[in-house]
Amino acid sequence: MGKKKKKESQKSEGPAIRTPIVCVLGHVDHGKTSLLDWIRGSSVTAGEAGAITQHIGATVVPLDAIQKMSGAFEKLKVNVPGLLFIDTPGHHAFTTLRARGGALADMAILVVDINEGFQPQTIEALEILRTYRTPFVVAATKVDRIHGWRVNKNAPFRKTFETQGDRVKMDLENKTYELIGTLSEKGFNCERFDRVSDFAKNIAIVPVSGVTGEGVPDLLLMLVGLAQRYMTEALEVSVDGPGTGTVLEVKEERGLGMTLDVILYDGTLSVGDEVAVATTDGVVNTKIRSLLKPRPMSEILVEEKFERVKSVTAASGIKVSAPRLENVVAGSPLRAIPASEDIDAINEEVRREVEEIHVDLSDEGIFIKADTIGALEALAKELQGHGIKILKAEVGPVSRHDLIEVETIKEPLNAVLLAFNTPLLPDAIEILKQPTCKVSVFVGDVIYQLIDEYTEWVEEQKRKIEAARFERIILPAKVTILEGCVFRQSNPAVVGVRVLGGKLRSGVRLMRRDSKAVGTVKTIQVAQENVPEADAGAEVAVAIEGATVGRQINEKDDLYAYIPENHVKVLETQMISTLNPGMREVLEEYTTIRRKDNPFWGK
Ligand SMILES: Nc1nc2c(ncn2[C@@H]2O[C@H](COP(=O)(O)OP(=O)(O)OP(=O)(O)O)[C@@H](O)[C@H]2O)c(=O)[nH]1
Repeated sequence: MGKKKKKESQKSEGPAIRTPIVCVLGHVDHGKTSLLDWIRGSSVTAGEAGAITQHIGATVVPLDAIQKMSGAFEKLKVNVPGLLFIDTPGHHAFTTLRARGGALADMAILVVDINEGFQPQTIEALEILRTYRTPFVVAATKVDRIHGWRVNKNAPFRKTFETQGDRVKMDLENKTYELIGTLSEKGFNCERFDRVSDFAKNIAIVPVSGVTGEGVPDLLLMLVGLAQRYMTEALEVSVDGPGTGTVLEVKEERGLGMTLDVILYDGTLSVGDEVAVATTDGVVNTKIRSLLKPRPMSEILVEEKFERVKSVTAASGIKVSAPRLENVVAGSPLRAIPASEDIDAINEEVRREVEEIHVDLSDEGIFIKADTIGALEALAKELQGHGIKILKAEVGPVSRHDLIEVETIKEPLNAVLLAFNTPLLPDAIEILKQPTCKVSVFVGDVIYQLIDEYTEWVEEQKRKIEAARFERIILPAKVTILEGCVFRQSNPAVVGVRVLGGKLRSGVRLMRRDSKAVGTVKTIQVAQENVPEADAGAEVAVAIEGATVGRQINEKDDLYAYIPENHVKVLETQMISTLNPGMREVLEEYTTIRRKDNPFWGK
């Protein structure tokens, strides 16, 4: 924007300020849609003076309407023309809609149900706002659900608060403090909006209801104030500069063919303009055939859904009809190309904006995919916050090729693909069905759930790996050969033993008190049935390969399971808490014997 001429505002001194773009974020069901609907609906009823204008994919609430609703700031010098609300709430819309590599929305409303407080998606939204450094106001919704609340439809907060009983007031205070507490833990200083003295230091919390409209005028006022005080520079606009926008949606319209719903955030876009926009096959240049706006409500009987306009100025939502829009990607920039500018340079700029993914990759880690760059970056950011490393990050659906690539990852806990808001192609599903497939894929459309699922899986895998490793460790065991229970002298020797402590397993070697190994337990039998193991107290018959009674072993001899040095290390350092007291005792006896000559044995 630097070089462009700034148009002087007609209303007040200083450069023209474009309408700030606002997005609504928050946890599911906390009231994002209701709040947006109320803002749209109530400003319609706010009167002829400044009725809202319906845009494509957005709604503009002009300053007049906000003023009328709140009855405030007549004294204030405000040159923000109004607020443009993106009609689709949620942080997916927020991250998808980008402008120059950042967020398209200039400001946000973080919605949180005052009765439920912060939930995982509220925190996720907060992290996204932090990442993009987006100024925001907290709307603490559903105040009318506070027990005993007296409804004052559409009233500013102060007015309705005064009419509430003491208990309700107290309840609201407590709930607001809880929000302030949580936000402070996350590093944000907040305060109820009417107590904020310095908006540069505190984020305003506005108690509202999306059903009764209480507090909504204050919320709008806070947004205007935020834009006016801290964003005016970013909002300065050259209305006669080339139009720059972001593609919200790619839609087929009857009689028009493929069209783009675009939020224009800078300059002017006119019919006949040459534009650059990104498709799945690279950047395309095309000429605008028509620009369309929704028809005003009053003209609902006119057959055509849209009104044609010659040009539009930022910020606004507009439908663009032009040839060759089939493969345009949602979230792509749309740039008008003035005759004086280098078309290749602009194309390159658009290409770079679409392809430049700001994700820190590691030499090892997992593979992530998402439907848009913004979504991918948001996921990556959250993963990094959890200390999860990323090997590769890409936009698009999950293909067979992706899975084959993941299969080459050697570390089993990294042979993973997280697919956020993006589908698996049929050939990828085929690969996953194969029993030999070693890849784990997690699919989801809520970041925290996706990460939770993955981390739970990792924990489970670690437990399994650990358990399998422990399974191979030879456990302590001590037996005594019972008197009169020699059933066979040798090849193998078969004797009756009592397990004095620990757990005797077949396959282990046995050792005498003098450290001499004396053969291997081939089988363990109870009542002539083979058993894999015998616990302390059991009396069993064992076949010992490699020992002869009367030579290496004798009646009343005590024998120990022979545990190699590296197994002792694992037992003493990692498995000790899993051993019962009897086992620990036997292990101690065993190591005392082995450490007689070398105190550092097994350490
Ligand atoms: N009493 C009361 N109910 C509300 C308020 N805001 C929303 N609700 C109700 O809460 C439910 C969810 O509201 P929505 O506006 O759909 O919430 P949302 O955040 O848009 O939900 P998703 O789009 O599913 O994420 C609906 O039944 C609303 O009627 C409010 O301020 N007061």
